[in-house]
Amino acid sequence: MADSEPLDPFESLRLPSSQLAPIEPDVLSTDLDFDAPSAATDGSDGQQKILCGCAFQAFPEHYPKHLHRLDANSFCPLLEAATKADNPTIAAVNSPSTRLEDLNLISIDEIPIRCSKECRGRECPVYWMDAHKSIVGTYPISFLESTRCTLPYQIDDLFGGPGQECGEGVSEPYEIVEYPGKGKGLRAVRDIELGEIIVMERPLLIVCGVNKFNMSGPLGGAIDLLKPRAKKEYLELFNCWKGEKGKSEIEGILQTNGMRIDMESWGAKPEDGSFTGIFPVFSRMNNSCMPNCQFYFSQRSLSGVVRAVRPIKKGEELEVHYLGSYHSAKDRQALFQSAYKFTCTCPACDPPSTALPTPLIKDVAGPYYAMKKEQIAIALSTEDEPSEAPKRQTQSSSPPSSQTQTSSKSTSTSTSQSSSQPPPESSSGPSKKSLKALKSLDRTRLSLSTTAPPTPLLLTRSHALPSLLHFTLSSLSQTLSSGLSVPFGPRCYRDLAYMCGMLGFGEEMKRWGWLYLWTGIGEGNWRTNSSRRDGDDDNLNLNSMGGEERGEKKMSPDEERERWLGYLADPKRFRYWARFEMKGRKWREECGGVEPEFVAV
Ligand SMILES: C[S@@+](CC[C@H](N)C(=O)[O-])C[C@H]1O[C@@H](n2cnc3c(N)ncnc32)[C@H](O)[C@@H]1O
Repeated sequence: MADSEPLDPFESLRLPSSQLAPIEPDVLSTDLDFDAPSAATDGSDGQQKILCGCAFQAFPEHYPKHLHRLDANSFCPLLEAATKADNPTIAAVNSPSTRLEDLNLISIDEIPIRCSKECRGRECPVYWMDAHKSIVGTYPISFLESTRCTLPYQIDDLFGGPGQECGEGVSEPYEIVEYPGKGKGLRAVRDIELGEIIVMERPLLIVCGVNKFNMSGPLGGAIDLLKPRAKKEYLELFNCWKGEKGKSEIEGILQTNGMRIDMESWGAKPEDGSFTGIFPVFSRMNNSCMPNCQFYFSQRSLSGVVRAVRPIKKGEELEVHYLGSYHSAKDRQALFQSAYKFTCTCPACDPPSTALPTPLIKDVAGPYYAMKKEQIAIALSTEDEPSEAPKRQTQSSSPPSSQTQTSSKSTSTSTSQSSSQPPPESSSGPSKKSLKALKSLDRTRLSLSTTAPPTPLLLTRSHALPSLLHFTLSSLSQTLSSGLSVPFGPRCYRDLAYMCGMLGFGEEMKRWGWLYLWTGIGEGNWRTNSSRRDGDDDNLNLNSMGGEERGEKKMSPDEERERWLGYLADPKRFRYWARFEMKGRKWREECGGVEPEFVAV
């Protein structure tokens, strides 16, 4: 009704139609005819919101048309931001509702990027705009278009591995080639150092709620509106679901190549569900359960990053591990088949084994991961002594969190903590103390080192299950990269929690032969599945840790959770771990006298 129409607070920002630049036909879909708007009820006042459910790419000269087409009010903030910018290369937007107040924008952020490769030293503002918070029952999609170059971050950000020079003539250390039986993949074109960044790229598209893949409508709208190059790249990606009934090509591509990413530092809330990014180069990487690379998403630079987790020789295939947590070989094959339609033939899987580590794994992983002290990755402080013992939370409803130590020594002293320790102030992120400790870390000590510190922060047996090592490094890098500037992400917690959970079981530890020590940063930041946004309990799924194969009674998710929390709250178990952590002799005893190789992080 006319009198309830909201006033347009951005009237003055609108460009008169005479100033509108013509729309480039190949930049935008010809008629901006998004797939039929989906309708959703917001549930509060019974009023139906019309959600376009699609993304659009906004160039300043096109805004008015989009605004007009979608809802002028909704996009004026973007317009305002973009028109102020000198060169607004991008706008990412999704699912506008019809009213500004309903839209409930959660963020408009700008990342200045300086680079001499594509934008020749100018700063290209990147705007990220997200409207998912208020959207119920639909699938917001965001995408961003900017210079692809993330080189400045490679040098400056993250955890200081060897970076590339920013400038002309920087060549990628890989090429994309065809691998028989696997399709395309990445091959190293030169030797690559441990820790080196191999790929760092922004996603073509970020999709929220991708666990529900039935989204061809909004997805189609978004893809139509990608820049031609990005659209081509998307459509050329592999679709292992081709021909699958009820699954469109674009959905199949999303499902084949989507990588779950954390977006909370961009304002995402647990209730927003999961986010998935599609990365043009990373999408070409094949799986190995003994990967030589790891992927993680750097929220700070909004980029997917692939790093070498061991030195890689020219000509080797560059591979990552697709699965997000530990699974036995049998489970892995089942998951690869169901999610990606392939059978893994990596050295950890072929010949297939039902449990890990098999002698095969041990033999093969050993050489790969026998990272000698001199070769080892990242040296953090060895000098920091704990100022006080870490506190542990004993509430059964949530794990210990938010306390930081500064050396492994502090872990051992932590056992003296009373079990009636009050819970830390917040479970949603690192405590102030943690952050302070993090920030006080000397950045230079985060750089690669050729000398292992005497007190390692991470230990692993030489034949540690590669995928676990992979996740350990992944968590570490995520934590380091995000922890210095933005809150820790749930996936980081999850992986930490998962690994620490493993430590609760001595048998498991002996069996798997690895020990995870997370001092200085991660201690106390354990989470349970309460941090998961999609209700998927895989971080607590002890069944999938081989329990079933060993004939143990299958636990219900609740039982698993209880067991898990029991571990976290049980000082004896904690002590057991702490002893392990501190005493190499004990460690060797428990590991059957095998001298471990240490990864010191
Ligand atoms: C994200 S894509 C990887 C790139 C893909 N090979 C391509 O051609 O673009 C995932 C698909 O690659 C194939 N793939 C990945 N790892 C594989 C492996 N270890 N063995 C066989 N096929 C694999 C599967 O078909 C899977 O569905």
